Amino acid sequence: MDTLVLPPLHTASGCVRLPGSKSISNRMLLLAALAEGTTEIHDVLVADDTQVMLSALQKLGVGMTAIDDHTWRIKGCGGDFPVAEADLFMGNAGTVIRPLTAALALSGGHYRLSGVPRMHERPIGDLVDGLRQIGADVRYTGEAGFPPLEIFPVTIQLAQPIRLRGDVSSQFLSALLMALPLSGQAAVIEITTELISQPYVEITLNLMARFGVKVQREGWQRFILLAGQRYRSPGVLHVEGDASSASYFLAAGLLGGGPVRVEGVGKNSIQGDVQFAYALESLGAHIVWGENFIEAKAESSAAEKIKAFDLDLNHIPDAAMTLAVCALFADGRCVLRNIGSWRVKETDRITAMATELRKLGAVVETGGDWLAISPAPALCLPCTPFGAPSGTFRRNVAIDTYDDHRMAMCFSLAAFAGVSIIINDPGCVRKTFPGYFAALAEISAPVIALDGPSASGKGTVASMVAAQLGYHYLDSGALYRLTALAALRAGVALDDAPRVAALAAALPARFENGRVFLNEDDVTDAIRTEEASAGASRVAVLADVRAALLARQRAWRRFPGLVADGRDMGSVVFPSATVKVFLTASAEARAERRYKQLIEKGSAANMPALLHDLQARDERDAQRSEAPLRQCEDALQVDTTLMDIAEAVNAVMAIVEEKLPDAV
Ligand SMILES: Nc1ncnc2c1ncn2[C@@H]1O[C@H](COP(=O)(O)OP(=O)(O)O)[C@@H](O)[C@H]1O
Ligand SMILES: Nc1ccn([C@@H]2O[C@H](COP(=O)(O)OP(=O)(O)O)[C@@H](O)[C@H]2O)c(=O)n1
Repeated sequence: MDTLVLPPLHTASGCVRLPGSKSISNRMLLLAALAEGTTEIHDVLVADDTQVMLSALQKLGVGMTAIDDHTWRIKGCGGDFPVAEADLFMGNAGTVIRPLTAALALSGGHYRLSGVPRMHERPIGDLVDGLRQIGADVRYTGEAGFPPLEIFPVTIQLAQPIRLRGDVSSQFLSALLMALPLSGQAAVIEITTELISQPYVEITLNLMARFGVKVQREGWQRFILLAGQRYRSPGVLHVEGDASSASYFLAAGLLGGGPVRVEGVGKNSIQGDVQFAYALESLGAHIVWGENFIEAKAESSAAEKIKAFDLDLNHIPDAAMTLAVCALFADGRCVLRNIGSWRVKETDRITAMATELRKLGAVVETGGDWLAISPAPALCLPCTPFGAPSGTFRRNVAIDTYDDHRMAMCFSLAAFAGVSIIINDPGCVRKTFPGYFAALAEISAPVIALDGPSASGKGTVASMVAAQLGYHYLDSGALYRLTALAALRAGVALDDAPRVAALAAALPARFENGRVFLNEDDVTDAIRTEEASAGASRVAVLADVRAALLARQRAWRRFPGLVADGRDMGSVVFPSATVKVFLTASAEARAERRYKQLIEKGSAANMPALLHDLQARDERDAQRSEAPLRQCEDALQVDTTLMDIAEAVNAVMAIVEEKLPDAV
């Protein structure tokens, strides 16, 4: 089995662009297929659960064109699926099997729906009962009440209200609501129990309205659809970022100090899970709401634990899992109430959560629909961004994930206790967020930033420190050198900001085993010529070029950590770096190093000319307005004038040992 070892995490800050919402993507795809007209949907989530929906619709003969990875053009079939008989595989996607069962039951075809073994343990009986009341012929081919299912053509009769339970999954109601307009008849649904997860039903109603179908709602008990309503394409739609996925990063903003910003959801989101931010506020987070972002940070920088909580979380069952892991950091017993739906999700999440939290040392009590978590006294830690020791929180615990993406994602936050955590089968996040761990690393993986002037030894020291720690190594100067080389080769003037920036943005660069490639061309030596060096410092003054290279540099921040060298690693690219070192040496010592380097390579070298070039480049780097070379206030200086390489490495390692003791 694959495992991922997460390093101890201490701080989190930065910005995450969220993947598209699963709930919205799958609803929009289905409604577009059921509508008249063509719909273009942008920012569709690319993950297992949306792939299940796309494959099913494709198999049903719906006309679909991928414009790019995240954009689909769907030619609606008005509910008449061109393929009237099919076997459809539903994976473990609840947001696919429930609505498709209802839509297909009303569509007049013959279909078989099955999924992975866990899908065959997830109830669907209430929905089938609802459909049978209107004459649908849906049969169980395995155990009664559960998939797999077989659907036969019938005539639908909507004379009586449909009576439906709402206390197992709100998806049954959403599924019926989305399917009923296909009958063209008036319909009434009466909910016979408490309706759980109401915000998800609101998403359904909101999206149906965008496709032209209005539902009248009397409280959460009665839903009325007037006769003759049909879905009509609204044209172009955009999927919001996934609010459930946002919860991990917002929680990281609290546990790791923050601020952490998630982009793609905001104050006008139609997803109920944005309300997670209010829950987090009650734990001590400071939240900022924007039009298209939410930001979280720890309220205070004084050492303190997060506040214990006792919350009814019925409205945010998915994001609530994130709170269960936050409870490890609380100052007392935390209770999560009204979360019975956890029992029938990807796994029995109440049992799974309790089992894994106990492995970390927490005392956990469970009930039918609740969970209480008391961090063991040793677990009651001050928040780690404030320098607290990691106490006796159990380290290197292997967390089982039960093929449940949310188990993997929320337990990654336990690493903020300052201990390493092992995530078993981390690939299960592909269900909704294939890039999750890369995104988490970009805001939280430890960074050692080494800045300084040319030939101070940054590259040599940084790569050796990275090798000792097993960290990744970013030579940011190489990106500026590559940009200059690409411009020189393309005949683009080095001061032509828009064109050089365009080259930087699309740089086909690869770093492999210490070699640097532009496309297939090994340019390791070509970027080190004096022409490329001077060119690099010329393109580096251009703000557009620096902006174009920013995201590319930040993407190097990966687990278990990164050593980055350059001019602005600590000031601009990784301002939250845990270790910041300013490496320097006298101009004469540096010129002499370059001289030796060139002679060793067999190149011609002239000491006075080298010293002059080096000083000119230092001057340009220090005087430019964009990210000038200078020592950050929070950087420690290491002057290597009188040090050899080993001494310089030791000097930096001593700083790392002090600031990042668990890395060494
Ligand atoms: N402390 C040092 N003492 C002597 N030579 C050094 C030292 N640090 C680096 N060098 C040598 O100086 C040259 C330039 O070092 P490099 O790491 O490329 O500097 P930078 O990345 O800061 O430009 C290399 O040949 C390297 O081996
Ligand atoms: N983070 C960085 C790294 C390099 N650079 C620019 O890119 C040039 C080459 O960087 P480098 O680190 O490879 O240069 P050396 O220090 O090896 O001489 C520098 O002179 C800077 O002008 C930058 O502006 N910002």
